[in-house]
Amino acid sequence: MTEGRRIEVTVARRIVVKVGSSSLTTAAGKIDPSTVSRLVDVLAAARLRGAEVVLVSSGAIAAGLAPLGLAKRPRGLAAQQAAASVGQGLLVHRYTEELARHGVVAGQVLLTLDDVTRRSHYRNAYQTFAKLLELGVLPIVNENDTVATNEIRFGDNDRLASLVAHLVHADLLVLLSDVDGLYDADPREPGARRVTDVTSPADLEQVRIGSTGSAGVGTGGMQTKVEAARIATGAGIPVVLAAADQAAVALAGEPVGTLFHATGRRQPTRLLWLAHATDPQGTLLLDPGAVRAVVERHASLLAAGITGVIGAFTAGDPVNLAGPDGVPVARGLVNFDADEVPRLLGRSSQDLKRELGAAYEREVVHRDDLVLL
Ligand SMILES: Nc1ncnc2c1ncn2[C@@H]1O[C@H](COP(=O)(O)OP(=O)(O)O)[C@@H](O)[C@H]1O
Ligand SMILES: N[C@@H](CCC(=O)OP(=O)(O)O)C(=O)O
Repeated sequence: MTEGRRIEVTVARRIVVKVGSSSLTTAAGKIDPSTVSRLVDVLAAARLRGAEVVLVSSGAIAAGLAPLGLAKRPRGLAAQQAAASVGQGLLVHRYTEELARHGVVAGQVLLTLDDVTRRSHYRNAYQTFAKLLELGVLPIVNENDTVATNEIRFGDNDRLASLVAHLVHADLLVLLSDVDGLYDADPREPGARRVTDVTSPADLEQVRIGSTGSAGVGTGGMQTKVEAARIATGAGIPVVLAAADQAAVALAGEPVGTLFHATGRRQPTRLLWLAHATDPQGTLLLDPGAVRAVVERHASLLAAGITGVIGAFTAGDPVNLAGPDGVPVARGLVNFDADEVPRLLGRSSQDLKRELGAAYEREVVHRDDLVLL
């Protein structure tokens, strides 16, 4: 009976499902209650089979448009934040009511970039999810749009979903969209064919990605789904991309949509984010010995190996580490402000301690906060 089904899906015990704004919205630009209802039925069925489910739902901005009398997604950040503020409550209310029909309690989790990059926040977020799942709650996640600024926005919920999948140690990520999988060209082009399986980055070389198809409500488009799939599969989590109206069959393991097979192994979530999604605030130039230490021995970066500094970062910011040719080899969270670095250049930790005090003995980038590019 399970013949032909995807084993990655049927064995998954912890599943993150992401649904995009375009799938939740009617042609008139309102959240479609019947879509929410059908989706919740599918999630409840997965739970009945014994899976734990986390939902990442877009749609806060879309849900806020009609109450504010807006016809389409506003351009400005403040207006988007206002729409999200109005819409997020309505959206979660819809889910809460629908889940209650199945006797399931909903919990809202709003995340910002800091929640997965700063060590203390990350642990905090992990513990919250673990407790919610232990209590049998179905967490509904979105970006905290109302306080997010351009710098700290995840930018798209596809990537947020891939990081959440990693954070909660999910076995599977399901991306639900308005298109029934990845196509080898924009699906609106005649002759475009669905890609059923992606087993390595090479399978994506022939794929052409067009603009977003949804009428101004979604942000990500197919590009961010492919990127999210790359992040998740690279960290050992398979990804199914399918249409929202195929959610039931996709979650039953039927071979619909596109399956991105896992390619890599788990890494700490913060580092995953650091490599794939942060904007570096500056660059530290390394001498050849420091490049070898960081790249080959995965050592911390000490001041002695730094020859130059570019940018205006503050301690805790992400920065690139580049070789003498200026090509970035790694990215890390820096322990000093940019204006402190010049006087540290080329100096040994012992010298720095003697001349400037014990606080300056620390690594410029600690190996635990460093990821190779
Ligand atoms: N190669 C491709 N394969 C599939 N979809 C594509 C491709 N190129 C562009 N698209 C478009 O991307 C859209 C999905 O993005 P979007 O509407 O932003 O989704 P969501 O709101 O679910 O995040 C599809 O409707 C489709 O028209
Ligand atoms: N956080 C935003 C959604 C951003 C987003 O990524 O949207 P989408 O491309 O539809 O998944 C919202 O809830 O409106």
